[in-house]
Amino acid sequence: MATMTSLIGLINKIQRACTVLGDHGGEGLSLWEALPSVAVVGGQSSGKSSVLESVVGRDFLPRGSGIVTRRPLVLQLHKTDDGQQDYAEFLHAPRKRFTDFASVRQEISDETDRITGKSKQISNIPIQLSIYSPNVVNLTLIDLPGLTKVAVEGQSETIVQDIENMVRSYVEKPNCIILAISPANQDIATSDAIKIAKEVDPSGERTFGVLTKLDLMDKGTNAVEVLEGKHYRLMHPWVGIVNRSQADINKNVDMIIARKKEREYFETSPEYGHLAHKMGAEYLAKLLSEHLEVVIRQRIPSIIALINKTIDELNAELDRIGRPIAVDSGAQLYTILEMCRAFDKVFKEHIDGGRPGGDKIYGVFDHQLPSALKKLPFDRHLSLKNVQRVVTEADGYQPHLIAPEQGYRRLIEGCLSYFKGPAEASVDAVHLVLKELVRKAIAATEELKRFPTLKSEIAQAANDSLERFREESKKTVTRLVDMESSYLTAEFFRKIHLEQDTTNPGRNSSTPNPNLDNHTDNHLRKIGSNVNAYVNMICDTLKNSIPKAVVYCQVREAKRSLLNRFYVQVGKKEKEQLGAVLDEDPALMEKRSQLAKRLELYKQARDDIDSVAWK
Ligand SMILES: Nc1nc2c(ncn2[C@@H]2O[C@H](COP(=O)(O)OP(=O)(O)OP(=O)(O)O)[C@@H](O)[C@H]2O)c(=O)[nH]1
Repeated sequence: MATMTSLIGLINKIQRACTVLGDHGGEGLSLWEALPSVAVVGGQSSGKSSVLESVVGRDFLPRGSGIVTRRPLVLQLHKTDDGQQDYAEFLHAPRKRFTDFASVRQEISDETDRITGKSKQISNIPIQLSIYSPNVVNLTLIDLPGLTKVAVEGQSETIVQDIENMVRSYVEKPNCIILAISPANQDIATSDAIKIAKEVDPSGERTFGVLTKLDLMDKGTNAVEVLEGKHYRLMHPWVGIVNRSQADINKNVDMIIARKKEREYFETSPEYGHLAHKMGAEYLAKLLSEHLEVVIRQRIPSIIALINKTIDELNAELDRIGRPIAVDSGAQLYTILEMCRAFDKVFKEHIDGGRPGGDKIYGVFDHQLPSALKKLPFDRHLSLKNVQRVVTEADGYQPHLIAPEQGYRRLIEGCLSYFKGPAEASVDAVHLVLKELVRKAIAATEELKRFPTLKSEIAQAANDSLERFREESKKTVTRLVDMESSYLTAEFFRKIHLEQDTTNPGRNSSTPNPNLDNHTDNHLRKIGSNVNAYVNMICDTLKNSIPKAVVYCQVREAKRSLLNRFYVQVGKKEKEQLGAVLDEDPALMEKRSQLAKRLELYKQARDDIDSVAWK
């Protein structure tokens, strides 16, 4: 018996957890729907409230005309030791003990209005009430709005259908035990309760038939045949009940006295005497309690399976959105650095391969730079006319004697200055590639998704670094070009000179004829082609050294020290500033705390089941 007592207590606990979680069934995997429950259904004025009050032994339900019950009332009865005072508690007002049951009635009615408004609409959000008393058995009942045929004044036309839908949503669940209340002074064939029960439980295996108002039957008629299951057959026995009449209620007849009167009614009744031990509200309560125990015991394995499955899902979801971060500054700093590392890893994968994009840098060196170099306008610069102009200008009043030394220098310098364009363009092109890789890496770092502020700060820091690397790289490639102008390779020209002498053995180099030769086209062409050859040699050198400078200054640095300055800045931050950097998306935080709360309650439910079920 001890375990049986705690089994219903267990389900009560899980039911409360469900209400806290906002789980009233309906959507997805619902624990609420997996829990066995007893739903009380009946037409208006069938005696539903009276039966519930009689089972509890207390007046506590709102009365009145029209549709009084407009939200499901989950009534959890807890048996306490004899001599203890009765009291009630609502889940929506925890820690408030109601010992006056008139105020319980008021609270139910106020709480109903709180959700449905005074509009008299109905709502499927349950009110959860626990009653502790020595006069109850452990049992949970759900009181539902009475089935009705007509809407009363002030209520919308759809309410009749709405109520039926709500009642059906409860009783159609296979775990629902249906307590179908029908008045005896009405033809059982027209009972609203039996009608809906028949529809959802045709075999009658989870329906308990209750017949009220036996005392109000016409003289000379009785309900023995119904009670014996001859009119409508159910797997469980019918229970007859005699509640307080309206006159009794008006006279405030005590519930305990009413129970006694009910017992006497059956014991002394000529018709029902033989059924007396199986009649009355107290018997009904015991019967339901025992049956509920059996059903709960059967359901426990599937409830545990559902809880475990849900716990796994919640854990997976929490992992996906990230666990909460600690609040001390050490842990915050650690989290920030972890995020930076995660980003850096993705970024490096983009550069080194594994992730796309790094190959574009090679594209700059292999394609863009050579084709830009090829397009440089050396032809124009070394045209006959220009060579003549530069050389003449360099000579001044004194034409050169053997070779135009100054003219050569100026022509070469003029050509070399063209290299700055492609060199800087390579720097900019690689910069753009790196910037794009930062953008991609930021987006691809899962861990950063939850921290929008940190995300943008890392992106900013990375881009600032790239900007600095770009400046450094530009200075370096400009230097490479300037270095070429600052010192020419003398050997190259010596070689040319020698080659020319050997190819023209007829001409004696020791006896040049400058006056004749100096300004001939041939002479100028020669100068132009010599300069061109020299510049081509430099071009080959730069084609190789510019990529080296760019990789050294930009790519290598990006891999080595992209976030170095950021680390220093973060290291200097105070706790509040760190917190601000880790400020999460509020929607995400809310979601996490919801998930964590759910997880906690589900784990608690599992612990509770473990401690009860396998005793
Ligand atoms: N004499 C007698 N009157 C009863 C019995 N059961 C209910 N009544 C009376 O019938 C009326 C309706 O009973 P309730 O218990 O309020 O019925 P209900 O189904 O809860 O009604 P609604 O909440 O309005 O749908 C009340 O005046 C009760 O006193 C009974 O067994 N015998």
